[in-house]
Amino acid sequence: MGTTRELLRMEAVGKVFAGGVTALQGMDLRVAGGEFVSLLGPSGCGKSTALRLIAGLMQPTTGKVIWHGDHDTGDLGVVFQEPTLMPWATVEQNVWLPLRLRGERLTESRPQIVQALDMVGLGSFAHAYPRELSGGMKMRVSIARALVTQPRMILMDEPFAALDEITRNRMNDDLLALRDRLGCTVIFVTHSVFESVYLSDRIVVMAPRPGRVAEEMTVTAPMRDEEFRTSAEYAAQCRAVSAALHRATGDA
Ligand SMILES: Nc1ncnc2c1ncn2[C@@H]1O[C@H](COP(=O)(O)OP(=O)(O)OP(=O)(O)O)[C@@H](O)[C@H]1O
Repeated sequence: MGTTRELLRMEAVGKVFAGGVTALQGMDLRVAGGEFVSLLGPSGCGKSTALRLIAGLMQPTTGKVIWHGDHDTGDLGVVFQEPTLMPWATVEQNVWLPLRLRGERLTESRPQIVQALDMVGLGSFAHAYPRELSGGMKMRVSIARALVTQPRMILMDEPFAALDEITRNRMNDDLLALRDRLGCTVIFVTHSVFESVYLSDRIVVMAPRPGRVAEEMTVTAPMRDEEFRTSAEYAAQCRAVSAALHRATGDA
């Protein structure tokens, strides 16, 4: 963690979907290695589209997504809002999926699967089925699946939006601990001002119609813990980000 070398750059990226919706226009973004960057904006401002373009799941209509250094898909882990687990497969088999797609057998993959499950606190649930798990546990499995290839960057699209507040706060803390341990870069999509301020080094506030970057804000926090979550400093930064969001949506 803590490097400042640029890892990824979006340059004047535009995306027009078939049917004519301009989801993004002239989007510029730079992400440095080890950074935790949140994309924050109202529904429909193109956050998920930006994430999918970064993931290489779709191509921009205009502009470029530039990766520095060697880069392949194993360098990226992606977590979506829904855990998207295979219900007929065990936790272990679900986490194995990215390795299986690379042609690796379950027996060979087991040490990596055990490590990924241990990292999300589900070491003893390898043989459970998704239906036996709570919402938070399913999301942990989804995170373990994204981590199993030991990616340099994790892309997360509102992963905790469906969870209750206590579980969500706990998952936020666990995610920060994981990020510290792995030193990976995170790009995190959220609607939540509170979540973005708690988690991020930098918040990219997006404006809608067409989607683009409106403002960027750096978060300062001595530690990310319960003391920070209840501090005047946290509340002040939430207010500033909230005001930026109102400016971006045009209702300041
Ligand atoms: N595959 C698609 N085909 C056509 N239009 C699309 C497609 N995907 C997204 N859009 C449109 O592009 C715009 C941006 O969508 P996107 O999902 O990126 O926004 P978002 O900020 O992530 O929204 P939300 O927070 O609601 O998930 C929206 O108007 C959406 O309807």
